[in-house]
Amino acid sequence: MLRCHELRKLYEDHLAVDGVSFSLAPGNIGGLVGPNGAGKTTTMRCLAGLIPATDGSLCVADCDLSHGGATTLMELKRRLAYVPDDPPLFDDLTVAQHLEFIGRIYDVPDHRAKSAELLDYFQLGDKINAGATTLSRGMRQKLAICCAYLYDPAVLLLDEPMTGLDPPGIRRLLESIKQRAAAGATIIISSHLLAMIQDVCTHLIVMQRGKLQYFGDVDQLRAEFPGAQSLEEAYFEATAALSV
Ligand SMILES: Nc1ncnc2c1ncn2[C@@H]1O[C@H](COP(=O)(O)OP(=O)(O)OP(=O)(O)O)[C@@H](O)[C@H]1O
Repeated sequence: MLRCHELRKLYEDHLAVDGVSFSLAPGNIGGLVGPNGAGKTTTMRCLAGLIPATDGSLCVADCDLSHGGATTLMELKRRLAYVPDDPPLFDDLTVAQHLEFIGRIYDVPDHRAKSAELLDYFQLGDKINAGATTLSRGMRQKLAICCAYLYDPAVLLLDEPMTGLDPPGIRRLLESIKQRAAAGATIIISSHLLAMIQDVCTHLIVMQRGKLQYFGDVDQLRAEFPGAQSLEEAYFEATAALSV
């Protein structure tokens, strides 16, 4: 379960997120969309416990971030994976060493076999001994996703996860997201590629200038905008109708 209630985030005097509330249950996949600078990454970083909220309450994977201290954040780290849009990898480690490291720190049973499966699924098997700095942009993204999947987090926050992926990579990623949600994970995908995520999202979270413009499940959105032929069209209608 993920609950974001009246989240506000101020960067000095700039209000990046202004009273955003939504909640997602296990199995839900929320598409977090909105124009550049809408506050999507800031929201994700607050949910991941990477930056403190200025106000509001956040409960992520049963961790209450409003009241918890370092122990809560440690627990959250075990249960959540946040994959930023430019994944930070360790320059000195190979692909295999990244997965070995994650497998060990998260104490993943049988992590080598699981890593091999993930690398095979994302067609990275032939890069197992390649150093991180020698990977292409899309390969770096795939490795970051493999690292996130390795410990089966209850909550996955994926910021622009399709960046750099080739079409088969995108298809596999979306398929894997659906499978993880079906197994009980709660997932947020932040993306500008609405047409690509529309078939996997169960909910849509639309932000604009720091505010929540729309939150609801995809069926509700389609019902509210019956003329829209796609989720993308419904999004444009929703933001046009709701923007000031
Ligand atoms: N560390 C920071 N310090 C000051 N302002 C920031 C910081 N990070 C983000 N902002 C500002 O907060 C606002 C929201 O930024 P954020 O990165 O959350 O938007 P976004 O919706 O993810 O945008 P994009 O789609 O371009 O990635 C923007 O106006 C941005 O300039």
